[in-house]
Amino acid sequence: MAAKLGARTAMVAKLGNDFYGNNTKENFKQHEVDDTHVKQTDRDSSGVASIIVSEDGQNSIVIVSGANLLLSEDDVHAAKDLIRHSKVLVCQLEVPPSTSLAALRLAKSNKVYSIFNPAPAIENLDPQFYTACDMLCANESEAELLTGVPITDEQSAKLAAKKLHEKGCDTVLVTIGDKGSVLHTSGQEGLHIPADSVVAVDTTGAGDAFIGALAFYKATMPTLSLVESVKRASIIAAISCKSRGTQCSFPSADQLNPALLTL
Ligand SMILES: OC[C@H]1O[C@H](O)[C@H](O)[C@@H]1O
Repeated sequence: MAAKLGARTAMVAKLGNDFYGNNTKENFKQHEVDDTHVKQTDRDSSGVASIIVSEDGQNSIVIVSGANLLLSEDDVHAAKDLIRHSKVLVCQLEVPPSTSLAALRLAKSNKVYSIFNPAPAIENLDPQFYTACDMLCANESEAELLTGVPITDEQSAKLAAKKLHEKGCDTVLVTIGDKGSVLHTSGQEGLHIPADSVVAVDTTGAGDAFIGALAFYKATMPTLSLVESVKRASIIAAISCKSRGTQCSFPSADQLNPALLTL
């Protein structure tokens, strides 16, 4: 998503030496994503995700991690110059948590802004994640698993965001689908930011579109307020729900209202 909006983007990842791995590398090249640190291995097959979309556009995903679980702290260290010189680092949990934590720590020690998406959510997340990242962005089910708060509406999202903030996270965003998101930072506690309502055809990857767009704004328009960045990222994520597919439903810069891409 960040690359489609025009940010200089790189991935650190592990793929199998197979059809999916080759296609994924090719996809990165087509989108001008630096794949220097995307390595292929013979030790496992590429990770795949089988996705089912219901008639109302909601999705269920079965992840087979494969080579993702071979991405190691050594791989993070091999990419340390890339991470040190980045403006924003995005991490999640489809690789070993210790690998993501190592990357977040590296970012923190080099004053690189980091966004942590605890997806898929795991119970007993290492509490160091909360202080290692600058922003934690979780959807309803992820925030619920991490806090024990069932999230059904804006109020419960505010409570979960507060609890995540109390765990040590500087900035927390809890997304609540078409109801928007809740932002909790020291200056803005429990601020509800509404989202555009669209007829969803396929919500798959909407969270990825949202986080990729946030990373784009932070990296390329650092003076844009966080609230405005969230509003714009919500619009972009909503657009991605209007067509089928995941990355192919993400709008590129030339498909967006130019006002979304100017200060
Ligand atoms: O592509 C949709 C989802 O499947 C993948 O496994 C990622 O989790 C992503 O959010």
